[in-house]
Amino acid sequence: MKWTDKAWTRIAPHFDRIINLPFNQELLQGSLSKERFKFYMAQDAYYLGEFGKALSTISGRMKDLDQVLAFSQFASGAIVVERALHEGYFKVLGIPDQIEPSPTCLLYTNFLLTKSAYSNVEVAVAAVLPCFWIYKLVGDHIYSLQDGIGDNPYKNWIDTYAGEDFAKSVAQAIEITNQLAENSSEALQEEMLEAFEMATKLEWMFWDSAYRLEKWEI
Ligand SMILES: Cc1ncc(CO)c(N)n1
Ligand SMILES: Cc1ncsc1CCO
Repeated sequence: MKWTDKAWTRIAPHFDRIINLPFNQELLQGSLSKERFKFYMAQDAYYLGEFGKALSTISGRMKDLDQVLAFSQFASGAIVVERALHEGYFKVLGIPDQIEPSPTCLLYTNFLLTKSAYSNVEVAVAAVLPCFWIYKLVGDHIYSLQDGIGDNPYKNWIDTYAGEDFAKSVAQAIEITNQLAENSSEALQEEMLEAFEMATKLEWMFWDSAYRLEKWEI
């Protein structure tokens, strides 16, 4: 059994909860409030910058040069998406340039940065995989349930993650993770599964915190 099959089995219940989150249900219907979408966009721009740095760190730790290249392309892809949010949604929604990360956003990005720098690189790759895979499936799910996608105000966002380019990156990230897992001990594979599950929970928390417009209580 491939590592990613085991990984999926482990997070399947979390994935159902992600799909059913009010944030994603309302995004799908186009009824999500502008205030919540704006909060999410600002936090996601911060997230993408830190995620890009984590991907760069992983790139430099890879042994195989094809994998160095793949992760460096993922890193630049994440920063390009961040820049596009800045040029597009930030202007339209009136988001300030400097973003203070919410508690959950800081928790998630610090988790990714810490794993990318201090864990075995196999574990680091497993920790960033949900960012690819979950977004792809959430994007596809939302896309597949839309008929009149033309009038959904969140169409651009949906298109980014349901598109061809993103699909290629996701397939590549899944393949690299399986290659690394095949050459890893059982114990290391288990550690990869734990990192993958934790990142999946943090994805759930990220959407949930945006819906709640999460604030610092102090
Ligand atoms: C929180 C989060 N996870 C994953 C992605 C996709 O990279 C994103 N844009 N935001
Ligand atoms: C995972 C991910 N999310 C936004 S860009 C990116 C890398 C794709 O190249």
